[in-house]
Amino acid sequence: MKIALLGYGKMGQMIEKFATQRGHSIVLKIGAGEVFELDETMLKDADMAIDFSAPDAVLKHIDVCLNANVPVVVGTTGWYSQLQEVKDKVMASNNSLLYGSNFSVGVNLFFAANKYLAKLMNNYPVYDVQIEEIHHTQKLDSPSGTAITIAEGIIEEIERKNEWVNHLEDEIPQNVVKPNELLIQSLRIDEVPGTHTVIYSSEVDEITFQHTAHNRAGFALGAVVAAEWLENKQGFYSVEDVFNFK
Ligand SMILES: NC(=O)C1=CN([C@@H]2O[C@H](COP(=O)(O)OP(=O)(O)OC[C@H]3O[C@@H](n4cnc5c(N)ncnc54)[C@H](OP(=O)(O)O)[C@@H]3O)[C@@H](O)[C@H]2O)C=CC1
Ligand SMILES: O=C(O)C1=N[C@H](C(=O)O)C[C@H](O)C1
Repeated sequence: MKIALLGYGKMGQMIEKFATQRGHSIVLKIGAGEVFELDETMLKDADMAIDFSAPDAVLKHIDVCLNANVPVVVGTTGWYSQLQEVKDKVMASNNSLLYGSNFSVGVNLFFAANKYLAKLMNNYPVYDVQIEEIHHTQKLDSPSGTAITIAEGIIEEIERKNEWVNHLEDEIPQNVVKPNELLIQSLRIDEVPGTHTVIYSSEVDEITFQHTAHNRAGFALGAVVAAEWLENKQGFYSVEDVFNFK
C-alpha cells in the first residue's frame, strides 16, 4: 500500500519503520518539518492514511481524507466526544475509517479481560473500582484514550458505575468522587510510554490488573496491521473489529 502518514512524531516515525518492513511505501508525511497543513491534492498518490497527530488536528485530517476518498486509520486520541458526528460523516460519504485508542495486541487482550473481570465484579459491591493511567509528560490529552476504553468496558458491566470522572494525581480532594462515578486518575511522569491499572479494593483486600507498555512498538505494528485489515473495506470500524476477541 501507498501510505500517507498524518503526524510524523514518536508514533509516525515508528509506523514508517514497520510499514516499510512489511512492504508498504510512505508517500506523504505531515508534521515532518515544514509540511503541516493537509489538503486533498496531497493525498492523490495515497491508498491509505494513518493519523497519529494531535487532538486539534485530527478532525480536519479526517475530513480531508473523506473528501479525497482515502481510507484512514486513526490512532490519535482526545477527540472521542465527536465520535458519533465522525461516524455519520463516514457513513454518508461511503468511505472507510478505523479508529482505536490503542492498537497493541496486549492492550486489546487487556480490554477483553477487563470486561470479563468487571462482569464478575458486578456481583460484589464490596469492591470499589478505579483506573490509573501513567504517561509521558508530552501527552496532550487526559485521560488517555485507552483509559476511556477501559472505563467504558467497566461501566457496561458494573451496574453501580455509570460515568467516569478524570482527575490529575495531585488534585483529588477527599470524597469528591461519587459512588456512581468511576475515577480515572492521570499521572504524567518522564518518558513513560503508557501504563494502565484497574484497581478493585475492598476493606479486606485489593486486586490490581495492569498493562505496561515497555515501548511504542506494539502500538505502531498494530496500526499497520489495522491498515492492512481496512484495505478494500468500506464503513466505520474500531480496532475491536480487527482483533475480534469475543
Ligand atoms: N492508538 C494508539 O495505539 C496510540 C495513540 N497515540 C496517540 O497518537 C497521537 C500522536 O502521538 P505521538 O506520536 O506520541 O505524538 P507526537 O507529539 O510525537 O507527534 C505528533 C505529530 O503530529 C504533528 N502535529 C501536531 N499538531 C499538528 C497539526 N495541528 N497539524 C498537523 N500535524 C500536527 C506533530 O508535528 P510537530 O512535531 O511539528 O509538532 C508530530 O509530527 C496522540 O494523540 C496519542 O495519544 C499514541 C500512541 C499509541
Ligand atoms: O499518547 C500516548 O503516548 C499514548 N496514547 C494512547 C492513549 O491515549 O491511550 C495510547 C497509549 O497509551 C500511548
